[in-house]
Amino acid sequence: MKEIRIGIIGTGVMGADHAAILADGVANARLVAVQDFDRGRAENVAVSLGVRAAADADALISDPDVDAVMVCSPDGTHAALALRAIAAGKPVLVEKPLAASSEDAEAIIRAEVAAGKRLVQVGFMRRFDAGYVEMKQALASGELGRPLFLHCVHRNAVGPDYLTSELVIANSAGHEFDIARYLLDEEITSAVVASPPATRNAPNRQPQFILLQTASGVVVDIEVFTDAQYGYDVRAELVCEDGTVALDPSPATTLRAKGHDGFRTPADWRPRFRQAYRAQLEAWTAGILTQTPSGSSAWDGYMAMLVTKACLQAWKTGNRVAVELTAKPSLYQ
Ligand SMILES: NC(=O)C1=CN([C@@H]2O[C@H](COP(=O)(O)OP(=O)(O)OC[C@H]3O[C@@H](n4cnc5c(N)ncnc54)[C@H](O)[C@@H]3O)[C@@H](O)[C@H]2O)C=CC1
Ligand SMILES: O=C1[C@@H](O)[C@H](O)[C@@H](O)[C@H](O)[C@H]1O
Repeated sequence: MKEIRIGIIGTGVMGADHAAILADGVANARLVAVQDFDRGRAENVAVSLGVRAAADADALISDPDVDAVMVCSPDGTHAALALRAIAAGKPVLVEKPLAASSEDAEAIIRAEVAAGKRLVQVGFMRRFDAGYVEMKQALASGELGRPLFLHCVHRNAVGPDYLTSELVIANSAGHEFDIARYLLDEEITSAVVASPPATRNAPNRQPQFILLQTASGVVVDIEVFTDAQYGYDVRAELVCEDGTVALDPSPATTLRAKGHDGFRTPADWRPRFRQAYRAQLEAWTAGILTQTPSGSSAWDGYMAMLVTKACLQAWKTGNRVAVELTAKPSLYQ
């Protein structure tokens, strides 16, 4: 089977991790080029992995030996780069969030609809995490009955430097907005936000507590605390009429040493979701080869942006805010 030759734009924490997973071997895929605003950073990755360092993003996107593009640069650069990939007719996996504003996300939807082809996938990799997939299967089996609550916890040990109180919602909580839509298979229609004061460990950003409700009335509560200190801890429990199903991310072993009894918490998202990042890459490239898109579409990314917009308004006003939903184009049916 033909392999997909991949170029990565942005070789920081996430881009370098995707590059390492590709270099480690992903079916149907091969990393061939990288590019970064910090040329030296890109060249270090290029030399270590034996791939090309492109002069700029346009050179990478237009390279005839690059079949598909990954955008792993900061949120504010995603929309312009996605639009350039769409204009070049190249499949593009855009790291979350799809864009830095719902208006920019709308421009991507318009461009992809005009192209008449699904080219964009958004990097909400939790849809490929074995635990979340099992949660969705358990709900689909019918044995649990109707869903009532989805409880979510999303804790980082220490958040990335660029995170603000707003980005705790717009950048971090977006994972839960997308996974709630994936698990419940329906739209989120309203948001309320409550925030405790910022902690002494991260005085410039508040932990956020978000209460969403879906079209059928399911209540989704999300604690996002990006400076929890002890480790990276993501939890989810779906509570239904006849039972519950929850993530159990504990590793194969528990550790007992020096007064410690339990398992080591992961340092960050990379070890915790390593299987999901790999599965996302395998599904993305297989989908390109077979013309069957996988994962979060640009429409899913746009819906997450609309939930983000409502949450930010709820955070600023203290009010319950309706999500401004809009009709889904046939391209995404
Ligand atoms: N799916 C997931 O779990 C994760 C997703 N992300 C997403 O990945 C993106 C990058 O995040 P990090 O890797 O943590 O940031 P980072 O700051 O570590 O890396 C960003 C890189 O992009 C480069 N860059 C900046 N502007 C650029 C431009 N115009 N063109 C090319 N390169 C440019 C920077 O020099 C830097 O090397 C963000 O959008 C973030 O939301 C980040 C971490 C986890
Ligand atoms: O997407 C990610 C980061 O961008 C974000 O900043 C973290 O809070 C998330 O846990 C991680 O998965």
